Amino acid sequence: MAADKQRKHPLASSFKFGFEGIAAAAAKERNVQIHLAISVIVILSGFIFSINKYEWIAIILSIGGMVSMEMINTAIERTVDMYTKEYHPLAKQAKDIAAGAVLVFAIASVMIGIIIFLPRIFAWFS
Ligand SMILES: Nc1ncnc2c1ncn2[C@@H]1O[C@H](COP(=O)(O)OP(=O)(O)OP(=O)(O)O)[C@@H](O)[C@H]1O
Repeated sequence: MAADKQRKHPLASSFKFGFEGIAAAAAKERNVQIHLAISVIVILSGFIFSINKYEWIAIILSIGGMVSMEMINTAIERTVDMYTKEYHPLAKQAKDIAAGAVLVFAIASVMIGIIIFLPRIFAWFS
């Protein structure tokens, strides 16, 4: 019971841990950095092409989901590496399935980007 109480952190600490996680991923994970750079380009494109509020909602969900997915993938990689450095088929499955989840979301995000931006890019050049 006392140990249970000790483990509970105030809400502010949970936010702090979350921000520390974001900072660590942004500082150390190349894939997260790539997604953040792409996000900046997509947001700038949103302003340049004056996308509407529903398109912004789709873009915000895509960016938030993509970066979150990459961070969860990183967390799974770290957990597996902490558990074993030896080859293990389950370690491979865990990492590959997590990477697959990122890929599924990335494909969906690219499709959303194409639906929103491709007609505008064509209109720009025609
Ligand atoms: N302990 C392990 N046992 C079996 N296969 C592993 C193990 N660690 C990594 N792998 C496999 O080796 C490949 C490379 O994994 P690695 O951990 O280097 O990450 P990655 O997929 O290159 O991602 P990132 O570039 O984000 O680090 C993947 O197919 C992964 O499943």
